[in-house]
Amino acid sequence: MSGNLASEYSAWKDLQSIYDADHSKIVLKELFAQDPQRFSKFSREYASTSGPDVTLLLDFSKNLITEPILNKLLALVREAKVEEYRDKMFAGEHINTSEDRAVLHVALRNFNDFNISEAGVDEVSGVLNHIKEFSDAVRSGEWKGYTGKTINTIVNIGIGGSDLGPVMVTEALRAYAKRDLKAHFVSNIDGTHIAETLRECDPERTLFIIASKTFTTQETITNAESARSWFLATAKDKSHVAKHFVALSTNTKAVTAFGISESNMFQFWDWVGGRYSLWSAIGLSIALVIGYENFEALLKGAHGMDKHFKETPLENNLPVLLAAIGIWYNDFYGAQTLALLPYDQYLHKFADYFQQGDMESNGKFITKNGHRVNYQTGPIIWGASGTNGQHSFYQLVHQGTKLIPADFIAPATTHNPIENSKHHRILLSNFFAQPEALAFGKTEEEVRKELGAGASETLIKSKVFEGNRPSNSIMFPLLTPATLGALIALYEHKIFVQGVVWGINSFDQMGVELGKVLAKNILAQLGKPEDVKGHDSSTTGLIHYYQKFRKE
Ligand SMILES: O=P(O)(O)OC[C@H]1O[C@H](O)[C@H](O)[C@@H](O)[C@@H]1O
Repeated sequence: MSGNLASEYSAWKDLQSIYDADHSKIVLKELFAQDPQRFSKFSREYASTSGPDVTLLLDFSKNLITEPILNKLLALVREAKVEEYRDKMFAGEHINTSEDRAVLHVALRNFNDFNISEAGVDEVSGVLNHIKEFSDAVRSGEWKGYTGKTINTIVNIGIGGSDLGPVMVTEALRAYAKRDLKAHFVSNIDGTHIAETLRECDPERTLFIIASKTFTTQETITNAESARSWFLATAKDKSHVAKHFVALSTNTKAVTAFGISESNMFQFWDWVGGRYSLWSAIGLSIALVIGYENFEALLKGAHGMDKHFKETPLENNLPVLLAAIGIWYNDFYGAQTLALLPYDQYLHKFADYFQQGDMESNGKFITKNGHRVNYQTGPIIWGASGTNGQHSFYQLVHQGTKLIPADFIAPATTHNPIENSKHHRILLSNFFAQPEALAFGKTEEEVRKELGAGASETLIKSKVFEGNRPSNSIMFPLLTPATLGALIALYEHKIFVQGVVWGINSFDQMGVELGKVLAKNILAQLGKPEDVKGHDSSTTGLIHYYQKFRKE
């Protein structure tokens, strides 16, 4: 069962032997030269079989793998019983064992296709209707503020999963946005975030969306209270709050205690993990910005990928392939990170989003059975949109001493084909060139030839690219809501597969707690130097330094 140490699987041991014996012989240049069919063997095209048309191409041919290695990686996935665990997830079994919860973000975008029985699942369509009615009313101007004016600004107040998903998606689908409805996202407890945002808001025309699964998160509640004080400073009467504040939460009691009525609350359920919640009521800001129909297309695009993940044999299953390749680098090559590199300005928050998605899910060293792992689990996720990254960190990716697997992501066409798509052609030429350069590099002989006779030996050496640096490339026709839904679900399921292989619980986040508890304790001691107790000398010294400047 999942929870076993991955290193005990026989496929794992075989992979270790293959790595030890062969990894120095795996040279992309040779693999491509030996096999003209390599691209067709190591790429897959996904086409949705339900909902809106979505197609995606995954090219994984520029990876340090051969057919026997891929087969062994898939054998590992099988041995770890990923298929069984996937089916348990879709059936609503409580696979989040530490919290005894089901993991059912797939139920949020199911539209009565799979049969899922778990308390709350039958309420999903009702909440979607609520989102539809409310977002339609705000967007059409039917919903009015307390002085009878329409809403022209929304401020989503939330953090972590109650922020990053809506931020990433509203940015990604900006081409579909209602331009006269401004959207702000406030997350940080730093008062600068809310203060700077409120400077751009008119209390008569602003809607605050308080997004918090638990409705106890210190940052969100503090920001929400400050927003309410700011609003009431103008509106005066508390009854006006109802026109300007709504809540997205699983915690009705805390929402009503805050002063938001149940009718202004959009419900979700404990089986929706924070970092998997953009499909739930947490997506209200998305529906407001791009319209409910587009929000629904996003959900349906994700559902298409869910179906693919659930029903496709492992060798053609995109999330499984991405996961298996990731494990090869993470656990055998010792790669520490995975770079997500979308060549699409609209996806500039994609890596930020999956920093939480992946690192909060798979950043665990204890298996579900309580054993300490003796191998690496989740990678460090980072990245930036192309081509900006090329002018900052790609130097290290190409010629540094670290192995950095990367996923390159790009749309074949753009929403902004200015200058006859000249920009897009240049963008894509970079998207094609970078993985090629990483994989095949430039040899000393090539440099020598290029520089001609008389070039210094040092210069020649510095211009050599070793190559053999792996990457995946993902392409799709255009970044539509449905395509984005499928792309996000692809990565969600990849994370799931890896978590099952590593035997960890991808759906709790115990590691976030310690810092929160310590901060609460310290907050109570900030007043006077003599109150600062129980810390190491560094922490005490830092707090004392602060207290010298403290004004209020
Ligand atoms: O939505 P909330 O309950 O306010 O939680 C916001 C965030 O809080 C914590 O940091 C959790 O680790 C995250 O998973 C969660 O997304």
